[in-house]
Amino acid sequence: MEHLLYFIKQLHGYAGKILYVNLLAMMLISFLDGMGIFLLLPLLGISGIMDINTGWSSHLGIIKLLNELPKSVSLIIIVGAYIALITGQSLIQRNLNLRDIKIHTGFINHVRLETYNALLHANWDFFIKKRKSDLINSLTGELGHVTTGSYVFMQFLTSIIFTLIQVGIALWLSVKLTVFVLCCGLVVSFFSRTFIKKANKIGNQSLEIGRSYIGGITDHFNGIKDIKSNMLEESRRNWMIDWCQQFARERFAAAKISANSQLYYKVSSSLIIAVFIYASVMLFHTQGQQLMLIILVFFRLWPRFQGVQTNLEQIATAIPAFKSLKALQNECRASREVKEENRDFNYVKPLHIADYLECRDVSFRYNRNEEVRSLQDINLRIYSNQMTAVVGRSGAGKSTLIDILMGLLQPEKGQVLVDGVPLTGTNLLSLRKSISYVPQDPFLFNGNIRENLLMIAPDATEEQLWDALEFAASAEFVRKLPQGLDTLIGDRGIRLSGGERQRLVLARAILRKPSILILDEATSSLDTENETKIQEALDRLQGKLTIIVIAHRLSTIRNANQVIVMDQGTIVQSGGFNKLAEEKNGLFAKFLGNQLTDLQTTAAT
Ligand SMILES: Nc1ncnc2c1ncn2[C@@H]1O[C@H](COP(=O)(O)OP(=O)(O)OP(=O)(O)O)[C@@H](O)[C@H]1O
Repeated sequence: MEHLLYFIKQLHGYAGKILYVNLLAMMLISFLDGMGIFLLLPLLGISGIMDINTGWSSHLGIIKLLNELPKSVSLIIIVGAYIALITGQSLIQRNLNLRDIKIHTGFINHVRLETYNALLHANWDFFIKKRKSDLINSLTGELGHVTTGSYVFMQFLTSIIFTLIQVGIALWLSVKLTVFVLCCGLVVSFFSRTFIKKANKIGNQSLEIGRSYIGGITDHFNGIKDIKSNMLEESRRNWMIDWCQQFARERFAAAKISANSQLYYKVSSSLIIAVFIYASVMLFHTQGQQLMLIILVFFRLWPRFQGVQTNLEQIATAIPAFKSLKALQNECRASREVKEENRDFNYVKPLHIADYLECRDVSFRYNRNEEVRSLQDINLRIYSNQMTAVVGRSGAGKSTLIDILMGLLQPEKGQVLVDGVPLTGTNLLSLRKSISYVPQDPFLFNGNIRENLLMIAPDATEEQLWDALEFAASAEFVRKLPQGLDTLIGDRGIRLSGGERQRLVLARAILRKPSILILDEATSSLDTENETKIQEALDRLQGKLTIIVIAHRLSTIRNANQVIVMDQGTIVQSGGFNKLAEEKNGLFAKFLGNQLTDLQTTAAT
């Protein structure tokens, strides 16, 4: 019941009034269906199979009227009424089916959009804590279960209405017999609750199995190169075999529940029908025609009873998926980046930094249960229209610092300020709008180069596109491609080299005309020639926009106005390149020394 109420609430919340209109139409169809059965009475009388002039049916006005008419006329009336009934019923049914599909697809799309929207507005912290494959599974597998569940729910409503109307007709025919059968039905339903509980449990298991499948498959394709080059095929095959066994067990358990419940229903219904017929004839002395009609009604009704039971089990299986999606939506909402609902990102104005972006006493750790902080008491200023470089060993906290500066992560302690004003929900998006960020592992959407560029600046002209490509030292290779800007670059731009991808993403970043450009080792895959070109381009931008660069190759930050050296989550040195180079005992001089030695070794070999 709890499962059912949950579905009713969700569907009602979405469909509202339309649901009642459909329910009314269902009642009409069921009523017309019942009328069809009554037509059998005069038909049986006319054909001489049954005497309808005596007994119960002879009191019905319509039967009396038909009896008084000549046989040929009453037959035409009956057949005509039959055609009218079936046509009317079919027309309403057709419209109902179409409306049901509208409600069903509308409802599913509503859930899909609600979930996707919630995900779009969740903060970065939410995503780093979630497994990507679980989110994919929610939007595919779990949504699929919900789709099936809501479809079954519509069927369930139809079955219930049909059953109620048929019960009403049966009550009219014989109150005693109908009450007797209903009581039997209630007893059968009471004992079948256990199947619904088991189906719900299976729904939870199937959710877990679905998650592990998508997780494993995602890992597989993300790591396909490692799998091939390290010959990990066997271990992956074993994983898949394990999964298949789990899946088979779960499917078998689900099929067993369904088979057991059908067996239970069929056996108990045959018992009830046998007792019912015996009681009708021997105890209640029911008249032949009335008995026949009741039997007809109940033979049509029982499969519906059974259908209702099957529907309930299917709904119970779908409920865990539904709850999981709702929980995900709630989690996203709790991690919402900007609290105002319905805030239109298109109207967010970029922020102008007059003087500086600042970190004041900022500390941060990814896991609040761990002692170690990824950032510890960070104090720094990034001056407007200057170039700031951040250097440090791997794991020193450079990327975390950038994420804090972009407002992707919130400091555990301390503040990020823009011109002295703390970064909050209101100015956070404005700051983000003024930033172009080029990550270590640049991402390109599946499409052509033009689409990838226009995504960020839909109104950019052809000339602006080429200017951006020139800036990022990629115009030359794009020109050489078979379809130039219209060349498809495939899934994640896989057909391009790492360096080409980096350059395209840099061009895209520039096209946005940012006031802050952040490069997180964005030139790490480039050869010296292309790196120099980008270096020169960045030099030309100096003084025109704020540039923040994370770099391992120190030659690329020679012209930086400020270098920040990080180690174990803290800033250990900061200042101009030459000043730091002169601090012989500093970490920066050590890095420089190492890179010089590396260069000399390479040159010597
Ligand atoms: N999502 C995360 N969850 C938990 N810890 C993390 C996460 N990301 C980074 N860390 C930890 O935070 C610390 C700083 O990581 P960060 O990525 O900022 O270093 P980095 O200097 O950018 O390193 P690299 O140069 O290798 O990219 C590291 O100890 C790292 O293990």
